Amino acid sequence: MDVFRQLKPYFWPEKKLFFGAILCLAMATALGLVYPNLLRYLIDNVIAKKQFELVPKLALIVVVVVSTKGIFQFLHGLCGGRLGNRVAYHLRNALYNKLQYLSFQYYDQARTGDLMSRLTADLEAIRQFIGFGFAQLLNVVLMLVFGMGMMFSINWKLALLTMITMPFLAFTAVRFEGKIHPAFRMVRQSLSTMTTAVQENITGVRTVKSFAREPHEVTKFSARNEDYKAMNIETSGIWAKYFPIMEILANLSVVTLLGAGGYMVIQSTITLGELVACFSLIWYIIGPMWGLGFHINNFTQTKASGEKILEILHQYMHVKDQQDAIALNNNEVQGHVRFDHVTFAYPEKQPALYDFTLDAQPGSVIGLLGSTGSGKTTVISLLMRAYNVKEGKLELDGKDIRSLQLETYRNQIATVFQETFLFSSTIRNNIAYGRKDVTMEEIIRAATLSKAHSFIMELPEGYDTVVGERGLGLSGGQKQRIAIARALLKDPKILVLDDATSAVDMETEHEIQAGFGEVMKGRTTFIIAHRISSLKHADEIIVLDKGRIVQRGVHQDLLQQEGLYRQTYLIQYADQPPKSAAETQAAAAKETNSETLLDTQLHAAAQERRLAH
Ligand SMILES: Nc1ncnc2c1ncn2[C@@H]1O[C@H](COP(=O)(O)OP(=O)(O)OP(=O)(O)O)[C@@H](O)[C@H]1O
Repeated sequence: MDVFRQLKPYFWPEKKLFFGAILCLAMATALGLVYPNLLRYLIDNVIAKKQFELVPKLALIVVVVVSTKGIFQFLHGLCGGRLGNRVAYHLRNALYNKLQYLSFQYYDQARTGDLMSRLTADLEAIRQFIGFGFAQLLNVVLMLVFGMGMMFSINWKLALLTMITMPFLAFTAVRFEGKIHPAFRMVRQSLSTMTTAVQENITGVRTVKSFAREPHEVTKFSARNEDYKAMNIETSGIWAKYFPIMEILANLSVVTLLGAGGYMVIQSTITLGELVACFSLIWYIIGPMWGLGFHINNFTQTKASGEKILEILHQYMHVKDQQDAIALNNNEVQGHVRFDHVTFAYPEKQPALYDFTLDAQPGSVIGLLGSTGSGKTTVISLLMRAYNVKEGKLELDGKDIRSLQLETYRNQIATVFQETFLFSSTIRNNIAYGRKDVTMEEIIRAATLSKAHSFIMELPEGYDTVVGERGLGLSGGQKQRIAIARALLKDPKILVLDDATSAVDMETEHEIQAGFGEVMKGRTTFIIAHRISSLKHADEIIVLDKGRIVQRGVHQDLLQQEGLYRQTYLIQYADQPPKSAAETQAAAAKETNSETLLDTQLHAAAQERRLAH
């Protein structure tokens, strides 16, 4: 019941409907009790006493009772339907809301298929139970109480005899509940594992096909399907074992009633009408007992579903606003970012970043270079406050970012991720995603700067072209350019380019960077890149290796030093393994000579920034 107590905030606001549904069902049940009494009256007072003139009156009473019962059943359906759907609506909103604010740490481990099954199948189970199941369960109790009460009032001895098997029935039902609940939980878990497999397969269909791994996927799915089947068979095994026992026990009480009741009628201890009334009432007791299995099953399933939904709703939010969080004013933010001896480890892992220190002045450009897994993206994740910094400090304009309001803080940052995600909507909406009020001119300007405008105009419907799920139908470079336009349009104080130009050719990268030169003015920019060409104009380049800063400085200085930067440079520009500083200088000279006009412009902009600082 704890699950339902915790779900109370979602159904309690609809308590009028909740009680309305219960009351209407109780009324319909109570009216049902009129039949056995009518039967008794018909046999004992009308047929036995030959008062046939009472038949039309009795018939009229039946019509009135049936109609009133029908009205109450209709009202029960109406209230239950509304109640279930409203509760599901509140819960769906709460779940979606929670999912929006759950931290990156949660999503690092969450499985989409599992989340989807909680949002659909589990929510549906709750909708059904709160709307109808709960009232029906209560109704079972009412039927038992009313039915037994009436039987005892007719003849307590006969009632007592008939009830002999009922404790065994109740015992079996409780045992059944104890077995079926864990079994249902396993079924649900197995279903969500299977759903995850399907969802991952659909998302990764290109990878599957390119590796010709269809048979492997089929086998993988079959194993999960097998598991789901086994769980269901096990559950139905429990059902098959207990249900007949309950049925036999229930029918034994009918036999007892007819045997003992018949004897009593012969002995004239009770009238025939009373026996017929009891025979009719026993179904009032057996009916709910038979249905007990179904109701218990429904109840336990809903409990399991409720647990899964509550698990999301109670999920700890690792990153959230402090009580007195400071709201940032867009016009006052400078963009001064400071990492102060930050050491960070992902849960249950070795640190991904050791003693990271950086002072990025407003408007400066910081380049991050390093081999894969060296911690570059981690720096950006911490900057975005995807994870909380526990060792060391991260400040924006001198304020610890943990003291800032998350929404207003993240509003200062626009990130172009390594993997571009586009929503299945128009290109226009995708570019405008980060902003509420935006004009078409602004969208076109951002797209022009990111070199996306010309290819967008070549599409049949231009900016109104609907891109498929995750941008299907566009090339990697095209998607990246749209993502860059989206970031530029946000007009952020801090711009993060996480390998943002990796999917475009060198020429386009140069062009985009020239655009950046313009938009980077006045913004603190972090560039992660594997290509030296993307970083060389940065005010400070930080070279990371296994989470530690191994080199830092400007391009020219780093070229003079032995180390990872020069090695990377030589591999990229001289197309040969690193040899000596003299050779590096020669290669640098060669590169300088071949610098394009755009490079010269960017170089000048960097110099200007340095002088300004
Ligand atoms: N969400 C995460 N959960 C756990 N560990 C992670 C997570 N993200 C990164 N790591 C680990 O942290 C280390 C640094 O990863 P990070 O993504 O910062 O490297 P990177 O330099 O950006 O690499 P790449 O150039 O390949 O993107 C790696 O060992 C990686 O396995």
